[in-house]
Amino acid sequence: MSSIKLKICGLKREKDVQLCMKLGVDILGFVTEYPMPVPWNLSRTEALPLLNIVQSPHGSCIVTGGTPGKVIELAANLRPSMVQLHYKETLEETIIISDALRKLNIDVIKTVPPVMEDRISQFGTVDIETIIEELCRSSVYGLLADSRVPSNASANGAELDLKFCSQIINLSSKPVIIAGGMNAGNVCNILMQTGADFIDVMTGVENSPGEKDAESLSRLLASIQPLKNQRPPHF
Ligand SMILES: O=C(O)c1ccccc1N[C@@H]1O[C@H](COP(=O)(O)O)[C@@H](O)[C@H]1O
Repeated sequence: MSSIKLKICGLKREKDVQLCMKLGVDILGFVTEYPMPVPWNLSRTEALPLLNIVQSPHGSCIVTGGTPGKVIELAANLRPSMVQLHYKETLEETIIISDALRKLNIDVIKTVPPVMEDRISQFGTVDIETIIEELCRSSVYGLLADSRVPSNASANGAELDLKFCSQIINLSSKPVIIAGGMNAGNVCNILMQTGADFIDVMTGVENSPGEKDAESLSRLLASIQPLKNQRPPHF
């Protein structure tokens, strides 16, 4: 493992979980009981055996959303290393969830909404600086800058907003993960332009939803390898 961290999301098959671990992916992501129909969604019964395969030094993450009660109960049952809140959770709800999950040693990642209306409804402001300040004061582990949002959750080709990512990276004292439309062909450029050191890729390494492609994944890892060696360890 090294200074640039890689999360691969939307895993649904045991063979892809094994492949990710073999190739050295840091965090393995499972969309679980997401509150909207998305092609990567797993029930908790489907997610549990896959989560159980993930072994240290690799971490696991469930991508979910909903009320604090629902998210805390789900995480307490599945015991991933991380929970990625990616629906409509407000700041208050995020704090309740991350405070509770901290006691279970589960880190929370909160998505910073790229859409203004979502920022207002979740944080009561459109101001990114205020949002980052609040999240950095809270017990969340890290922030996610993602172009995939609930309203385009099932779509392909959500393009990353480089300015938005860089802004969050520059303002945050906590780890920032960037996601959206990355693949072996564009990842190096994106890493260099944003200064990111934690990336999250889903559709860019798959043949169809939930079916990862070994060749694309290997090419992605090979593309980031030169940068992994250049960057100083960050966290
Ligand atoms: O995976 C989902 O179903 C999902 C639903 C709603 C919001 C985000 C979702 N996934 C996240 O999307 C990015 C990766 O996107 P890309 O396919 O690489 O462009 C990642 O953060 C997933 O966790």
